[in-house]
Amino acid sequence: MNDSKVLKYVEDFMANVKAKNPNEPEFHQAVHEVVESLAPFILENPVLMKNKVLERMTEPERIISFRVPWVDDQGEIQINKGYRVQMNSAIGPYKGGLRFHASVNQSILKFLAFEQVLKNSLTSLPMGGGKGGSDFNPKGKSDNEVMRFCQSFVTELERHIGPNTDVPAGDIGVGGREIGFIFGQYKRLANAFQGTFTGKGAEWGGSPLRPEATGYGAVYFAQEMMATKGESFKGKTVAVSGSGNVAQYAVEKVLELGGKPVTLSDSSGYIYDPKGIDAEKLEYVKLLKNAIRGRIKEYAEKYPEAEYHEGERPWSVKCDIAIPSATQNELNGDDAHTLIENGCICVSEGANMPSTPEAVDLFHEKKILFGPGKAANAGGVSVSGLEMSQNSMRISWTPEEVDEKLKTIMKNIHAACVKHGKEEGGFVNYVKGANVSGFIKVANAMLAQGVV
Ligand SMILES: NC(=O)C1=CN([C@@H]2O[C@H](COP(=O)(O)OP(=O)(O)OC[C@H]3O[C@@H](n4cnc5c(N)ncnc54)[C@H](O)[C@@H]3O)[C@@H](O)[C@H]2O)C=CC1
Ligand SMILES: O=C(O)CCC(=O)C(=O)O
Repeated sequence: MNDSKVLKYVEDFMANVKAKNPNEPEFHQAVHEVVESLAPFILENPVLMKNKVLERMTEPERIISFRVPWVDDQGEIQINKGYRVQMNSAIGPYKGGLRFHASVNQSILKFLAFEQVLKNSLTSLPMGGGKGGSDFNPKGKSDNEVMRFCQSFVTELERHIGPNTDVPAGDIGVGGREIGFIFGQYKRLANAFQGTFTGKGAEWGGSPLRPEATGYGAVYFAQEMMATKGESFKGKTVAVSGSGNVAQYAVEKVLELGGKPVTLSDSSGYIYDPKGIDAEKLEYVKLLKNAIRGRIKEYAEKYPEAEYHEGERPWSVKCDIAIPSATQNELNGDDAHTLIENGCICVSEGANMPSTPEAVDLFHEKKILFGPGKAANAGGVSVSGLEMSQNSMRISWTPEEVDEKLKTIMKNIHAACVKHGKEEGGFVNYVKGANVSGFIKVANAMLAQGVV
């Protein structure tokens, strides 16, 4: 394919996306990466151009935005913004998490929803893509405040979702506690016990291993990538960022596979434990973050062998494998350079779009193993898909059954990335592989369903 033709296609496409969606840098970033990967494929398939498949895919089917009023513990009225971006339903009901974080805005939710469409397609399960959330900041709020906020949020959202319409789940700031409050209020409003949310508790319709699935999946994906080079986790030093749901279970699986996790972080800084974060220390992190809701620096107060670095990210620590699991754009070009200089051979994204475009370019240039979020972190939504199946069939699989299915899905996603991302000389561009493979299924469904 002629390079200048490809460049022109990408430039024109992005100019249009930017004009239609001004001031949405995260959305532009996510779309740009996909358009770059897909341009040669689309140019070779005029039917996709004629039917404006990618143009339609980058326009959400619907965005719901609403007021979320609630009363704090002092009796003050608080008002937040709530959103649900229903991006694409060509292959199934909208599916994707809810994010509660002060930084949430339409651009961030559109980037997440767009990524989710391709990710969900990669899982091979019948799920469309969506994402939602609020600029509500759960930090420092009491359980009662979080409950009142969740009840107000879902009171508005209820009319737009359903088990065959849109099935939300957790993301940053939305874990088991929040899904419990949301589901409880939803059940009252809908007057039905149904699988409209995933990430539910084990005793009330949740799937075994849903909490573990994203972190475990990111490690399984890294394991698959490393196996292509005859490598494994055994004896490898691993840098993990974040300390929430994804990070905790990534560390757990790394330990199980014989690796040595040495870092964790939150928005205030990171800890480096040169002796390694072992199973007992990980239990403390779970208590600290999921129950006490404290800061990661308390790890270094409890374990004096660890260092705490205020206001920094963990990428200057020497490691073999990196699993960024906090948030978008947390690993930039300089960080990528440092990681590679320090001998890092594999990056598996637990978070969504944690690496900036400069970082991704460098990983590709230096030909290290790089698994983009939409492939590497797809384990979470995959087990959500399995939760939907169990709810529909009114059955429960065992943790072993779910883990087997999760492993198979991650293996298949890896194989699909290799199939569509292998370049001359054998290097696998997993970004291209994930984008092309995820796109084909959604595009075919859209072509079959006409101009909708
Ligand atoms: N929970 C899930 O099943 C899935 C989550 N993801 C992605 O994984 C990432 C982490 O999500 P969760 O672990 O679920 O959330 P969480 O709320 O459990 O944890 C988020 C972690 O990221 C840290 N963090 C948030 N903002 C930060 C910032 N600006 N700088 C540094 N650290 C920051 C928090 O301190 C916390 O440790 C997000 O990108 C999310 O979209 C992706 C797939 C599924
Ligand atoms: O399990 C889900 O539906 C949400 C997962 C999610 O938000 C993600 O994959 O980023």
